[in-house]
Amino acid sequence: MTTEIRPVTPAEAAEYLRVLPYVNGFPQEEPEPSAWYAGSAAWPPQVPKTAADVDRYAEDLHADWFRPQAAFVDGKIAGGSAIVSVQLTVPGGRQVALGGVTSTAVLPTYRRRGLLRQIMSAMLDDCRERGEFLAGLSASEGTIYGRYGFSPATFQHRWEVRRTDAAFRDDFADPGSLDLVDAAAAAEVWPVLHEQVRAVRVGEISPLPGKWDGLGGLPADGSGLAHHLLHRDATGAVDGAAIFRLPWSPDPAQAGVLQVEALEALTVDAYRALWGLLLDFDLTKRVVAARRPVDEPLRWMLTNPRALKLTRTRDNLWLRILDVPAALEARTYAATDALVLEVESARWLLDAGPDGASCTPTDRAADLTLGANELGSLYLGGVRASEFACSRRVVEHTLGAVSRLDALLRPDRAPHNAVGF
Ligand SMILES: CC(=O)SCCNC(=O)CCNC(=O)[C@H](O)C(C)(C)COP(=O)(O)OP(=O)(O)OC[C@H]1O[C@@H](n2cnc3c(N)ncnc32)[C@H](O)[C@@H]1OP(=O)(O)O
Repeated sequence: MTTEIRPVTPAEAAEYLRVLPYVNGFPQEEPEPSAWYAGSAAWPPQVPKTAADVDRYAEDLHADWFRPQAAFVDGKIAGGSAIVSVQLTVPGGRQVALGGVTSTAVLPTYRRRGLLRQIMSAMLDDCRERGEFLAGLSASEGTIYGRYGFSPATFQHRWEVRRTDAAFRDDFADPGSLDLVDAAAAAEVWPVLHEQVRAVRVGEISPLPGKWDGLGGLPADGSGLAHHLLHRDATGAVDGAAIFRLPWSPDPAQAGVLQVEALEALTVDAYRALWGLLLDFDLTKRVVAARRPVDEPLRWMLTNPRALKLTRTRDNLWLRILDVPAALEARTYAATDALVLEVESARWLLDAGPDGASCTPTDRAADLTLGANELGSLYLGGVRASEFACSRRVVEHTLGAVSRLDALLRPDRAPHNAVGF
């Protein structure tokens, strides 16, 4: 039996697609929001359904943002995965290249023989060769990707608020205005808004080509039409938007639910105005919002902070640091300090401050020892070094070094990505 790991050619698209239906481990705790995730127009699709899908996939195999690798066993594809080229916003605002691992599957008849290990090794080598010092993914299962150095770096909340509990603390006079628009108008707004949001939101990802195509009028998958709400400032410029649904249900427990698929705002006024309307919507009993940031400001706008009930926390973006100095020099820091970090037996002097950092090899004694996984979780500031120290995963050699690393990495806001890949 021979095994070859190599990129997939466009002529092999149809065969490559045979493995994708087996990406069936993804937890679907959240219904896929039809509009935000662009419904059946979303690309690449989890499972291509039609001959046209196969043709389009074949076309994308020519595109340099889509880099599939497959394991060919005796000449036939037995498993595959792909890297998509996206950008990630890191602390300080730089948007850096991220190799996004997606659509990973090995045919059930070929599992646990090391095919994913070989595919992953080829994909991460490819990232390094292209100068991508970060790789990322969303994990179907928490047990798979730690062994390759990935670790959760951003998290998401699902929450709900009962309408009767949703009183705001302030009397808000909106200096702008709200507008319900059709999907075509929303499809013009979202790409621009998302670019503005991701310029300042650490952890946000650039959209894949075609990301917004599905906003153009697709009804939701049986769970209610997507409604598009915009907020404009006093000059008429759009500074916020939301997508929500009002699914009908024969089950009284599920009736009267307003589902928020997406909500982004550039200003506090826009944020307050959008939630103000959604939380007091006639004929609804409660609002459910998924894929929300873990530091949602809405809680602190309500008279009763308990009214916003968390119903789920999940990890979202997992990061793998492929080049420690390049990654640490790409971001800025919340304090000025110098620490020697030992990461996987290499020692680095991180001399960091609000304007950036240098990270150079050193023979000095380490202040802290940690692994690539821990660094992946710490990198955007979504997990603190002290949490890892308490779990014996970051070892402190110099008293106070854990607190000093936490001070350096402290984020202004929790890292968050509403857009995935
Ligand atoms: C980013 C994404 O695309 S997430 C989607 C991931 N895909 C899926 O969940 C689809 C269903 N699962 C599959 O297709 C396969 O099981 C895969 C792709 C997850 C793994 O492929 P395989 O070729 O079987 O993995 P491989 O044999 O290389 O395993 C490497 C190691 O990971 C372990 N491993 C692989 N899958 C799992 C799992 N689901 N749970 C726990 N451990 C696992 C193996 O035991 C092995 O461990 P070892 O190095 O200690 O021996």
